[in-house]
Amino acid sequence: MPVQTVSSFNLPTDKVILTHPTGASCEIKTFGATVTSWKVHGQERLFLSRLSDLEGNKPIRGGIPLVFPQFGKGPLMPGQHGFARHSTWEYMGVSKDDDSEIMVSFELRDSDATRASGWPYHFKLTYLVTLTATTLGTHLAVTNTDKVPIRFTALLHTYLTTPDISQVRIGQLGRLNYTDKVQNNLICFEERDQVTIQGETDRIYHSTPDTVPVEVAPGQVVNVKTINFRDTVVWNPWVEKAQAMADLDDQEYQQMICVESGSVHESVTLPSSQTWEAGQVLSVDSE
Ligand SMILES: O=P(O)(O)OC[C@H]1O[C@@H](O)[C@H](O)[C@@H](O)[C@@H]1O
Repeated sequence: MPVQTVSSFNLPTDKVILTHPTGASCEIKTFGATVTSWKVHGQERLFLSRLSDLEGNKPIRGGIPLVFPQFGKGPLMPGQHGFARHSTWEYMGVSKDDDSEIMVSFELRDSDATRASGWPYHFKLTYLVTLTATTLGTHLAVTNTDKVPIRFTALLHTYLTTPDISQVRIGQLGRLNYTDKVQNNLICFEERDQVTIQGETDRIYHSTPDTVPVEVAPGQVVNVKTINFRDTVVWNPWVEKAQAMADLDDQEYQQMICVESGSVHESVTLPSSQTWEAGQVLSVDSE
């Protein structure tokens, strides 16, 4: 039984659990279609704060929240990171299930609540989550069901877990421009071949390569391969921001690094009746 659905008191499907014949697994909450766990070789690869609200009252602090239709604050709608991460998605069932991979899909359509959010358009989002022995794929399709073009930014806010933030090394971002949100959106140039984290970090690297390797501990790499997303956000709140966040324990910034595939530096404009697709595949080495 590789796909298990779990209900809660108010949701027929609260959570979907995929288990691969090799033992790899992942869990997805219908709240935000948020992947909250990905285990390979018996090891958890995603960070989930122990203080995260998992009852659907606020976005989940960890895993892979899905940001749509606005990354950050404005200008496309009010609030931070859009409504997709705190909307309850419909579980559409198993799309594929064989010895090599299991795929499930989720859907979110516009509703009174999304149209009242300040982004008034008609749309359909389809999110595919695919598990193999050593990979986790998350693929988003945005369909414009409105009569007018829609404009959005979108991002997979992936929290990877690390035993120690000082050991994290992120490759393939050298010699790229980035927007530094810590320096009032100053455009900077990355000189380093390997990005390490020594303080609050909140950067949008522009036009990043297809695969960004993240060494989360010596010799332990998670590759973030993107499909059609243009940018990569690197975020760690560090000491003071972590202390100010109610759903992150004061010391937990040391156990997480966000490497987020998205199209955020420039928005996407999608004509009526068209579909835009993008995704990522996280992978670890086979043992
Ligand atoms: O606290 P939130 O809304 O989940 O956002 C967390 C962070 O998400 C990152 O993607 C942003 O670049 C940061 O600016 C932001 O602080």
